[in-house]
Amino acid sequence: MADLLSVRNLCSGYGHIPVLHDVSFSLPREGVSAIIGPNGHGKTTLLRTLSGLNRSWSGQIEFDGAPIPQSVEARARAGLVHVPQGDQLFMDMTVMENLAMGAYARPKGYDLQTGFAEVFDLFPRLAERRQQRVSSLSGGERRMVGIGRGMMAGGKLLMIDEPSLGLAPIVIEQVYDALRKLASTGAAILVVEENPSRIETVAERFFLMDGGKFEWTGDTEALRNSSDIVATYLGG
Ligand SMILES: Nc1ncnc2c1ncn2[C@@H]1O[C@H](COP(=O)(O)OP(=O)(O)OP(=O)(O)O)[C@@H](O)[C@H]1O
Repeated sequence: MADLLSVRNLCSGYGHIPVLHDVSFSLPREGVSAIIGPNGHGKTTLLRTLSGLNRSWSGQIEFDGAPIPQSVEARARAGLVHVPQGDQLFMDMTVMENLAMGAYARPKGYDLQTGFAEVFDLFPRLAERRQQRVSSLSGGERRMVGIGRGMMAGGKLLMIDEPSLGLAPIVIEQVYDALRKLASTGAAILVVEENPSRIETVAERFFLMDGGKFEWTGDTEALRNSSDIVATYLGG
């Protein structure tokens, strides 16, 4: 089957400063892939360029067998869903209201209850807090709302920027367990994660970004056998 996402020679940056240099990769229609690598080397910029929040300078992106549409909204409607770093939730709104916002690109008549049920199945803790304002949730619960809001879009690829950011190790485990469970239903997920040891047992393919390029790509076994690569780029 054709790849879900195919990126060729993608370049992007800020102002006149280039960040991404000829990034090429592809993703299949299922499973968890991870972009790993040190901070400040372009992982977030890549996700933002894929979702259309940043303009691509050159290169091609194909999604679901067709050239990707231009606007952020059209990309979301095509099924490319971006869960940004830092959650970016509506703090004065409840859990359910935040989740409902994620379904904005769904066709008219979509029954929100179906989406809520999927999210609450994955994150039962959110079901208990469904009427609570997001401002009163813990950091881990907010992260769950952010991922749940992305799920509500019903996309074909869920791109999640650093789901572990700022969370305690035990909460990181809970979030990654949920992503594992979501992937087992056949979802395609692309995660940005600085620390490969956190994602090693969740993802099945890894792209190591350094200096705005992929310096190494491999599966879980290759990653485990590449301690030299990890030490060189990630310091341990
Ligand atoms: N809005 C912006 N304006 C100008 N430069 C930016 C902007 N956002 C990011 N950059 C620069 O682009 C480069 C790549 O940043 P990016 O956030 O993509 O890296 P990253 O690998 O995701 O790191 P982190 O995990 O810390 O976000 C960095 O040099 C950063 O300073």
